Amino acid sequence: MTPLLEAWGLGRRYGRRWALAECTVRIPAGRVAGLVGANGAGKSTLLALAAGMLEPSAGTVRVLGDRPGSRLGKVAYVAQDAPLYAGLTVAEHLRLGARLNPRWDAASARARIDRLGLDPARRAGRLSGGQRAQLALTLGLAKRPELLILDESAAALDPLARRDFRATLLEAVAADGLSVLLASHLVADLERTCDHLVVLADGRVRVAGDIDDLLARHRRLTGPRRDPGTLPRGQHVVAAVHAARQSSLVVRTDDPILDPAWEVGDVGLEDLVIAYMSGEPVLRPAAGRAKAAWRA
Ligand SMILES: Nc1ncnc2c1ncn2[C@@H]1O[C@H](COP(=O)(O)OP(=O)(O)OP(=O)(O)O)[C@@H](O)[C@H]1O
Repeated sequence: MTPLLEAWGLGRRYGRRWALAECTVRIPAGRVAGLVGANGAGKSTLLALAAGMLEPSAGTVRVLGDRPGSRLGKVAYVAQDAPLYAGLTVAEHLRLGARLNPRWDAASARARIDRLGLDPARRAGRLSGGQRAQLALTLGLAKRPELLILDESAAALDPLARRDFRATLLEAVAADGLSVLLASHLVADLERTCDHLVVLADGRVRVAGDIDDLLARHRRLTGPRRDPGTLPRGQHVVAAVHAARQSSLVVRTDDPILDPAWEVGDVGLEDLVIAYMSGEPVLRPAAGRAKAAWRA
């Protein structure tokens, strides 16, 4: 099956600074893929490249097997700032959507606007930030795309609205086989919504894969203080925190942990994300005793 997104050595530069570099990633179709990373990690840049809103400075990207931007009816992109026409009303946005999109689902768009209690006669410029996000998301879903690209679109929604939106999204995934690529800082939301994860740090992909598979391949090891360099081959240290007598490591491995000195625990999604986001070696002096964390 054609992947939702495939990139080879993809990069985007602003002046001399790379916002995204050497990005090689393959996300299978039918996934709800979450893109996570610190502010400035390159998430919006990758999404804008996938949507055809930016040209790469290096490498190649294919979306649903084609050049970004060449399958306009099949891909819907909701940018971070809920792109709407401030002077047009809610109803006018729906009419415009119907005129521009051959697969437009007018009935579900109207039903969603009713359910949200948005006044059809209200101009977009007079809606609250969350209401604007709701309208932009409704327009994106009503296009009935094959791929929906969302750039932190749910961030402005209140918790109830986020739950409602998640349910709508997952219904569309189940009913229409919609693929989704979304950026979010809300790990709890990602956990409930996504089945695939891409972690970016400093413009580079740190890890990518199906979430179940990633969680199955990572372990937290806690035990007497130890140099991560002494671990067996096949146990790749992602993050390490050392206290005076104790080490706590997140390791990636396909092998069982046989060393009885370690207490072995599962790694949750938040731990995994933080471990990969923590990036290059950091030395963190802590009160009273020396602590260090670094990535192998
Ligand atoms: N138009 C631009 N001109 C110059 N630099 C830019 C531009 N857009 C983004 N950048 C830089 O590229 C890097 C990646 O930005 P990007 O917006 O992709 O990050 P992000 O992960 O989406 O961040 P956030 O979580 O804050 O939205 C940042 O260092 C940012 O300052």
